[in-house]
Amino acid sequence: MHSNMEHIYIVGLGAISRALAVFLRLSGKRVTIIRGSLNDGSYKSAHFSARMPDGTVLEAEVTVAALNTFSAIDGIIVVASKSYANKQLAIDLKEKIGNSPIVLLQNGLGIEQPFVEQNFQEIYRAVLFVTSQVIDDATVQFRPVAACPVGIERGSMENLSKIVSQLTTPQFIFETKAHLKNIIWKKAIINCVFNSVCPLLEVDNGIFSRSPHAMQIARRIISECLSIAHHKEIWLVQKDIEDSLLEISFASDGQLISTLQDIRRQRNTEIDTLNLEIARMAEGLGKSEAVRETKLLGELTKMKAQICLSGR
Ligand SMILES: NC(=O)C1=CN([C@@H]2O[C@H](COP(=O)(O)OP(=O)(O)OC[C@H]3O[C@@H](n4cnc5c(N)ncnc54)[C@H](OP(=O)(O)O)[C@@H]3O)[C@@H](O)[C@H]2O)C=CC1
Ligand SMILES: CC(C)(CO)C(=O)C(=O)O
Repeated sequence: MHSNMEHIYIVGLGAISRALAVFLRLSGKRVTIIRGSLNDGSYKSAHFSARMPDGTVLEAEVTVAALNTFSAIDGIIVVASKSYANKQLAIDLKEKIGNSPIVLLQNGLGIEQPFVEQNFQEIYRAVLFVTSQVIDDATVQFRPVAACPVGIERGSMENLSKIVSQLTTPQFIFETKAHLKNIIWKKAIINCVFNSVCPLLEVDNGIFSRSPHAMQIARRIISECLSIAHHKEIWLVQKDIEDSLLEISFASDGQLISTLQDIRRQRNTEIDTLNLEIARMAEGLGKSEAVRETKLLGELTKMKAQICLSGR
């Protein structure tokens, strides 16, 4: 066992990290949030609240610190910052964390690659079936959908089990998963639908459970992405993905997808690791035509984000 799996460091002060930190603190765990994009020497205690689906509000004090306040970090490193920052993050963390295991919570395909390239010794990936939305600096609105599987990119089953038990709370449940690849793809395909259609329509996640027309569009995207998954020998079934998408849509009715939150806050989005990554894969296979709609939705989403960022 790693020397200090008792301390959990969560990278990125966002919707997911605030909720996770509150739940872990309330379970008596030692937690520190490390700022993802700020490296200003700050080290303070902050009060966060998570609004639950039944209206209850869970609150906790959490230490929030910049990475440059640590000379070394020893614990479980949970990455909940944006995936487009992983290249730089992998470089920055490499010199600080020694043999500490890293757990990636991010959506998308290939997001672990920067950590593999930097030769991190233990890399685990989680697939999140929860939604969290920032309401204000201190508050997030949290909705669990299902247990979140965690698997091994590099590491051991023994440590995976320990990590899962350390991260699991009654509100945010993780579970070990021996083979994660199919679920990563399944969630990425679901995200190709949510993270493009919802921002383009400026609508909440519940749209697919309310509108048969939106669900029709979802089916077309799922079918396109599945054809590429099959070329990669990922054997998923259309109906299973549709059912999961609908389950998430019901459970997160009223909740905004992260990409729409990003666009509204004039931030970069993760669409590059979703629709546009599948489009790149299709191109590599000589199958660009197979994902025309997925790619177009991805391009429009990217353009919308750029227009909001630049103001034109
Ligand atoms: N929100 C949700 O419901 C879900 C989110 N996810 C995934 O979880 C991950 C986190 O999502 P979420 O919490 O919503 O995201 P947020 O945008 O709320 O927070 C992400 C954090 O990433 C950090 N960050 C942003 N840009 C950079 C950068 N250029 N360099 C370093 N750090 C940066 C920021 O932290 P700081 O302010 O400390 O710099 C930011 O607050 C994403 O990959 C998302 O896809 C998955 C399922 C559901
Ligand atoms: C699809 C969804 C809503 C599920 O967790 C998600 O991944 C997100 O909000 O980014």
